[in-house]
Amino acid sequence: MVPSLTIEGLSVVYGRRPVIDNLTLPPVAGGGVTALIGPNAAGKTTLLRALAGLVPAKGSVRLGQAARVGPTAPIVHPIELTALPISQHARHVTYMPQALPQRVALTVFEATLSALMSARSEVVLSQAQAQARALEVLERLGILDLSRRGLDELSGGQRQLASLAQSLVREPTVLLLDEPTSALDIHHQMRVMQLVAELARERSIIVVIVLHDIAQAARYAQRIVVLEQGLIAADGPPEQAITPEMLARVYKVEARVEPCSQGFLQVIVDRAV
Ligand SMILES: Nc1ncnc2c1ncn2[C@@H]1O[C@H](COP(=O)(O)OP(=O)(O)OP(=O)(O)O)[C@@H](O)[C@H]1O
Repeated sequence: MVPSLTIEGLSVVYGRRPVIDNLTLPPVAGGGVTALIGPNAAGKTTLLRALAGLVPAKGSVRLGQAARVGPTAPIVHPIELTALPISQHARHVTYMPQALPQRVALTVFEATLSALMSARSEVVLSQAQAQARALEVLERLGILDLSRRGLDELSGGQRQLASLAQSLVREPTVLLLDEPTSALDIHHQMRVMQLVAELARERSIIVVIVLHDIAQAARYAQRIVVLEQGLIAADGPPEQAITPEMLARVYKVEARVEPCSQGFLQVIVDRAV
């Protein structure tokens, strides 16, 4: 069985303006990465925040178990996430916001450990097990050398990595990441994306990640959802969703989509139209 997230008729309104408009998405299965892409102000962050229970939304977000991956697989034991109070919601869903975390007086290790302890309130982990788990995440992210540094003395990229460690260590059923590589150099972008994909696979986590880098999305995600003005403009595997037609229609650019020598899709933008 794999966890499965289904969204039906989801709407978010700010004032009188609908930002997410009656959005329905076939089940998102655990074990893979789904990239949410789209132009500025399309509603990507709002959708993640609605899935995290952080903005009022109408409609249904159900988390269940599926016997197999696929849009027609029956979902069993569904929980209606929109009906849960935020404290219970947070047991299933972890959201990493776009903004870098506040500069607080904790070390990177203490902040990671405290994120783990707050997530695992129902699971009994010994102090030694929790510490080992926190160190493992820091090591896999390549920031073990920062573990004793204060969060208030880190660079922007280092703070983003520390924030990622706090999200990843919780091993939620659903992990929502909002532009988690925006402050990172190319090495750390690749490292983070590889680790997120590995953890999704190893622990059957449902990962939904907002990215602006379309080539990065195509490389690491099995499924691409393109959002445009609160509606789904495309949804499918990278080679189906990322096409010159979609890029012209949604992003207003003239672009070519070509596989590189290693087979990953590349987007070559010729001009804005
Ligand atoms: N708290 C808010 N109150 C009112 N309007 C909001 C609020 N947050 C976002 N919006 C509006 O909702 C729309 C979608 O914003 P959102 O941040 O979800 O877009 P996005 O796709 O994540 O954009 P970007 O790629 O620029 O980060 C925008 O028009 C934005 O101005």
